[in-house]
Amino acid sequence: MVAAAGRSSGREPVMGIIPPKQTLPTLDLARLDAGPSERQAFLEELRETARELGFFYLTGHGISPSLINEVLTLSRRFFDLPEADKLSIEMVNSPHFRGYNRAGLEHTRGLPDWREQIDIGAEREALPFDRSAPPWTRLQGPNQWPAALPGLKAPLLRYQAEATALGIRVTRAFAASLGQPDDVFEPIYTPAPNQLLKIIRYPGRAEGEGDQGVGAHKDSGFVTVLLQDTEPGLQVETGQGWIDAPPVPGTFIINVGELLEMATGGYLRANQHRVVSPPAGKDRLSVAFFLGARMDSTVPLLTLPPELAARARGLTQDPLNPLFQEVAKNFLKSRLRSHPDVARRHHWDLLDPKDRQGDLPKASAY
Ligand SMILES: O=C(O)CCC(=O)C(=O)O
Ligand SMILES: [Fe+2]
Repeated sequence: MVAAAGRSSGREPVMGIIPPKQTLPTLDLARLDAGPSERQAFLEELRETARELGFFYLTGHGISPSLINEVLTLSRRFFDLPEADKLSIEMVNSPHFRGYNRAGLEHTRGLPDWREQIDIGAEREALPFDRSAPPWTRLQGPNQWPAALPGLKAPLLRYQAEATALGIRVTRAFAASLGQPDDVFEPIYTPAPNQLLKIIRYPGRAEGEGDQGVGAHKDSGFVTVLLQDTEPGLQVETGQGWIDAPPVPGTFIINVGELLEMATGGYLRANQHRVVSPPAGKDRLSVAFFLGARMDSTVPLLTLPPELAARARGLTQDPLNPLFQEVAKNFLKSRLRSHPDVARRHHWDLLDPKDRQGDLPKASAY
């Protein structure tokens, strides 16, 4: 099922069948406000693209090019800092799973992901630490910011706020496209959704190393808003194999997360994607924003209009990665699995007794 990096599945094209799409479609969000018939046409396109591929380029999103450039420039400056400055905000210091991780710490499908990254969540005060309170309360708290780059915080938080507003607009459009009130998900993202901004750098491939930037996975929340620098590497799975989704200036890539797939009984697709490491001598930057629901919420299961319900695929449960309707359970499961060092230092009481000592279990990114 999984083809070699950068190539299609190798299946021969069959006469009379639509040729495989070589790239993702582009949708223009400005059509949402361009009058009722344009809006309706946009919503149908959005729904069907998300059902088929779960991934698309978005234009007309309203986030200014100057903010986007500033975020990319600052991200680059962060990764260029001396290692000691980056390690001063290492994630293992943070019970809230915030901060920097070196390349090779996380694994997907048993292989190391070759990327370094900072995780930035909502900037809030920590709740009182209480091991008998619901475990999600430990996830709330401040981010870690590098003293060596004081100008990083304000623009990244501004970008996070704008990406959040964009993600909510897209989520409302999905609701409307499925015959629901626009605000059907509002109870689970107000007053404050779960926000995770990941600033990522994929180093170039080293001699004799694999090419897994990040292995094939699905994202978990409502939607992901992905900004790419200039270097390609992202690939998306289609019925015809993997296709490249290179950066297109002025656009974001939007993809559907497992929360929306679950809420729609599998009508919308949370699709597999992966990143292939850049060639030796190059590197790739991306800024991924994951919009999730409130930690203390439960994903509603929508009743779709009959003509849509008939086309919902239903949910397939992966026994290795079970999905829960309780948001906190999903999020905490993935955080503890991705960061066993953080889990062991701060949250040993949530771990299986066998994982509390001895060699650290391999961190899996997803
Ligand atoms: O870096 C990218 O382009 C995608 C990253 C990704 O899929 C993820 O972090 O979930
Ligand atoms: Fe992803």
